[in-house]
Amino acid sequence: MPTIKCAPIPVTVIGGFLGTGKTTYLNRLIQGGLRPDALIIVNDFGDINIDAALIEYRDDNVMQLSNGCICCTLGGTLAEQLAEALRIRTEPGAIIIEASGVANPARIADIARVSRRLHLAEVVCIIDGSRAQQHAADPLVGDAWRDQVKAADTLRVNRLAPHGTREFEQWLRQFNPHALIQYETEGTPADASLQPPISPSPPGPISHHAAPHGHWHTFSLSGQEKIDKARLATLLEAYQDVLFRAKGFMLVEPSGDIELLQFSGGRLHWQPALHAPKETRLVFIGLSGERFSAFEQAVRLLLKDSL
Ligand SMILES: Nc1nc2c(ncn2[C@@H]2O[C@H](COP(=O)(O)OP(=O)(O)OP(=O)(O)O)[C@@H](O)[C@H]2O)c(=O)[nH]1
Repeated sequence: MPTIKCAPIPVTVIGGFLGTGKTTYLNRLIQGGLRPDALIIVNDFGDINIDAALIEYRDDNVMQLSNGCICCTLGGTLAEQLAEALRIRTEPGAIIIEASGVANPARIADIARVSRRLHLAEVVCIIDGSRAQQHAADPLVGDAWRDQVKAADTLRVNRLAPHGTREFEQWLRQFNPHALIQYETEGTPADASLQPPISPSPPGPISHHAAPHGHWHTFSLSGQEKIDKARLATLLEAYQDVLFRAKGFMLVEPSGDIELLQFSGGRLHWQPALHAPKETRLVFIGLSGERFSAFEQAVRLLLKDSL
C-alpha cells in the first residue's frame, strides 16, 4: 500500500524588538485574509498575555504562551506546546508564531527546521525605523536586536519617513545583506506619527555595567483599581531609560472607562479598548536593576494612592 504523505505545515515566525509592531502586523495579515484553519501562537514576555486579547482572530485558534518565558528557554517550551497542540487538534493549515519582543526568532525557526511535520515558510522581523539605530547601538539591547534582524528573511520597517529610506537601507544591510526589505506605507495606525530617525532617549541616572543577554525584568498589575492616566504617564516618561515596553488595559481614574495603554520606543499612546477585560491588566518590561525596581515601586504606590 502506498503511504500517504501529508504536506508539512508552513510556519511563519514574526519577530522584532519590544513594541515594534508584531501584533499590528499579525492583525494586518488576518485582515488580509488568513486561511481559516491557521493556528496562531503568541508568546508574550510576562505573566499576563495582553497580545492574545489584541489579536483579531478566532479565539480557539489562538494559543497563548505567557509564562514569562525568555529567549533562552523559549525553544523548549514552544516545542513542547507545539507538539501538544498538534496531538490534540485538527492539524492546522498554517502556523504563525508571534515571538516575544526579547526572543531570538532563530531559535523558534529551528524548531520548524528540524521537524518533519513542519516547514519553515518565513521569518519576518518588524523594525521600528525611528528607533532602529538606537536599538542597534545600545550596549544593553543591541545583541538581541541584531540577532532578530539577522534571523529574518523579510525585514519590515515601519515609522520611517520615506526620505530617510535609502540611507537607512544601506545601514540596515550590514546586519542582514540578504533579507527582503519592505516598508510599512499603508494602513498605518491612527496613532502613527512619523518621527525623525533616531532620537535617543535621555540618559538615565543609573548606568548598567554589564549587558547580560536576556537580562529583562517584567511585572504586571491586575485588579479593579483605577489609575490616573497623567500620573502614570509621568512615571513612564521618567523611567524610559530602563522601561522598554508597557501595554495593557487600564481602568481610568475617575471615569472607570477601560483604555488600552501602549508604550514603546518612548512613545505613549492611549487607544480605545475593543475586546477588553473589565479590569486593569498591565504589563511592564524593562532591564533588571535598581532603577527598574524603583519604577515598579512607584507604580505600585500609584495604585495604592488610587484606592
Ligand atoms: N506609527 C506606527 N505605529 C505602529 C506601527 N505598528 C505598530 N505601531 C504601534 O506600536 C505600538 C506597539 O504595537 P504592537 O503591534 O503591539 O507591537 P508588538 O511588537 O506586538 O509589541 P510586543 O509584543 O509587546 O513586543 C502600538 O501603539 C501600535 O499602534 C506602524 O506601522 N506605525
